[in-house]
Amino acid sequence: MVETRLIDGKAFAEGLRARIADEVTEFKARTAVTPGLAVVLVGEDPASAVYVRNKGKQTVEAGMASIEHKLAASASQDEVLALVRQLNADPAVHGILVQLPLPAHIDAQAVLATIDPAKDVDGFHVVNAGRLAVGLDALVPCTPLGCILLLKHNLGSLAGLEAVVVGRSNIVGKPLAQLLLREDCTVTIAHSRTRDLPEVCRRADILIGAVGRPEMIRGAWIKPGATVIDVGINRVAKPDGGTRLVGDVAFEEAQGVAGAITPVPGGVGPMTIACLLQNTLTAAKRQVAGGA
Ligand SMILES: Nc1nc(=O)c2c([nH]1)NC[C@@H]1CN(c3ccc(C(=O)N[C@@H](CCC(=O)O)C(=O)O)cc3)C=[N+]21
Repeated sequence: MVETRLIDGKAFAEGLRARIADEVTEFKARTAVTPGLAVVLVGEDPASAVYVRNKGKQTVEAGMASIEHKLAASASQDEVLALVRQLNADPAVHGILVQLPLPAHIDAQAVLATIDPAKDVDGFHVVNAGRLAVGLDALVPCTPLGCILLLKHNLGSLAGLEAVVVGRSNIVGKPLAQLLLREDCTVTIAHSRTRDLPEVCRRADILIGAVGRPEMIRGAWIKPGATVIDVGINRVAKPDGGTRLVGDVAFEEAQGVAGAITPVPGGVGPMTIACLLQNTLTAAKRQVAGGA
């Protein structure tokens, strides 16, 4: 049995946001420009609503401007594209985030492709994905960036470690694998078709759950002493009729096996928002003359 440490993402994110707020103060004094983050919400996805509420509040607390655009679920693709182009051209907007998922009648890739890569604070544009892949300066997706900050804070150097990422999405699994590679990890991306997933996971010094399936990764799949980062945020029914949030990792089973683990909530989620603020400041620095 090992003593499993809790990786407190909520506390780490609070500290990060305080450092960003200080930098924003300094940036505004130097440039007379307030970094602005525009969020586009189409329709009313419940998970996105939670996120937008927290994000707007934290953007303002960090001293930046939050610009929210809410479109009806019935909005056409042309309307969404026209709004993105308007935001691209607006000098008060340094970061643009279009909440995903979009309604099914809208081509999400076409919308992402229309965002100016310099304002793409989600890092979802193919130009930013490509720049990350070839090792150029890029705006990096917020959740993967948050995971790396937590890992480096807890482990120091990641060089030479075996990292297994369970999940191959464009927004988490693939960019996180790129970032782990950049830290000199040996990286495996596992997914629903991986043969003997438990055995692959047991190789991991760093195990990342990013599949979006509640508590799929079991305690017996974890190498003793491994560092476990749980990206999943799944709302599940409780026996008493309410709901609760659980991750992709069976948290109780991981106790006494993992060396350290992020909780859900209070782990990766708060880091995602802090990194969004970080990316917005980075984008503003690059766009404003004398900002860097
Ligand atoms: N273009 C785009 N970019 C995104 O980054 C994006 C998106 N679309 N669509 C929706 C998802 C979801 N997401 C969350 C971020 C933080 C928490 C978060 O801070 N969660 C808290 C708990 C929240 C609660 O209590 O419900 C935590 O984990 O501690 C949750 C969810 C970002 N998303």
